[in-house]
Amino acid sequence: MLDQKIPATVITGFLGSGKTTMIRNLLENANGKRIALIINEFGDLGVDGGLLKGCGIEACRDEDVIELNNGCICCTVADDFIPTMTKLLDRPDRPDHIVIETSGLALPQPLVAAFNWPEIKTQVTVDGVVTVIDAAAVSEGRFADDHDKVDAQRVQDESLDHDSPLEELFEDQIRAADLIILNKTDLISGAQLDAVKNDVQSRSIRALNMVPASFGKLSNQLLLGLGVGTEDDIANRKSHHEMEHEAGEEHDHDEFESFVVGLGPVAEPKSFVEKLKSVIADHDVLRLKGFVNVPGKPMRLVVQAVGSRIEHYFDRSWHPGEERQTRLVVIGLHDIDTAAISSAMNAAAA
Ligand SMILES: Nc1nc2c(ncn2[C@@H]2O[C@H](COP(=O)(O)OP(=O)(O)OP(=O)(O)O)[C@@H](O)[C@H]2O)c(=O)[nH]1
Repeated sequence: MLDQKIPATVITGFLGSGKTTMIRNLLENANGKRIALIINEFGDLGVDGGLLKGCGIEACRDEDVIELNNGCICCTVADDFIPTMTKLLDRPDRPDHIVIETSGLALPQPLVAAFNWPEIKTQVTVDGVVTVIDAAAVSEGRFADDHDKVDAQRVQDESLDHDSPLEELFEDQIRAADLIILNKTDLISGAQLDAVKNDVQSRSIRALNMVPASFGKLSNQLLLGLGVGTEDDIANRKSHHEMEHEAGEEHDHDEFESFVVGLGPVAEPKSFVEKLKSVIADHDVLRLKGFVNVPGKPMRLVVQAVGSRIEHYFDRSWHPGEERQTRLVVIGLHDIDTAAISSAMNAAAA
């Protein structure tokens, strides 16, 4: 007879909403529970894995952090996710819980559907889909269509899709959720939070289960104890794409572009970060993150930007033999000017 099914929590949420930060907190409070982590990022640079691996948290052994960087997990389910899961399940020391961080651009629905594949279904169940929302970004209207503009365009073009890719993805991630974390409440007022709650609820016909949080600080009992079995309820979580194409055509991420910029050493990190702010604003960069080599400093500098908000801090020493590189991943909409951004970033680093 098979052991009890291993619960798996799917953590989704738009770029920079705070998924990795929440997972770090969750691992710090694991209390002896063995948690395996599957991390998927959009873009070729494994920043989230790089931040969690070797983070010194006891519950986070390097072999339990698995990175899937061959594209967005929702598009590579069969080739990447299923083999990774079966390998994990074949290990003699199986984890107590599996946490899957999807890329900020993933549609969670195809991933949840993968839990109905026979080789997975008998061994694992989806404890729940947790969607992290950047409540400050929602409050600033960053996921709302500019309806006046869209209406004006619609007059010209009847076939225009009313939703922007950002808004559509945002809604798909909401519709897939068993629990919604309204994160970054430190940046907004109580009244703004109420408005965000109403906005989010208005995007789903199901009553949503929402909790506010700051830096994803919530109890593991809540996050890992939902007990939903979401794989049996996928019919109620359909994405825009599924509803539009019931036939189940492949979807893609053509609306978004990601590229890595390699730079030389950065002698003046403060001024570099200030200049990056202008690059982000001038070119509508959605997300920028990576590691920076500051000459003379034994530690590597992390740079994290979500829209116009940018953070930098030294996270750990460069390992002996590790190449001290400055590499940043940049993500924006498909028409983002990659050449202009690369050259502006080079100028900022000089
Ligand atoms: N002020 C504030 N900042 C936060 C909070 N949670 C996360 N951040 C910051 O937001 C940035 C993005 O956080 P991450 O945890 O990397 O977000 P993510 O969802 O994993 O990002 P992607 O994997 O790129 O989609 C970092 O600079 C975090 O320090 C929060 O509650 N409040």
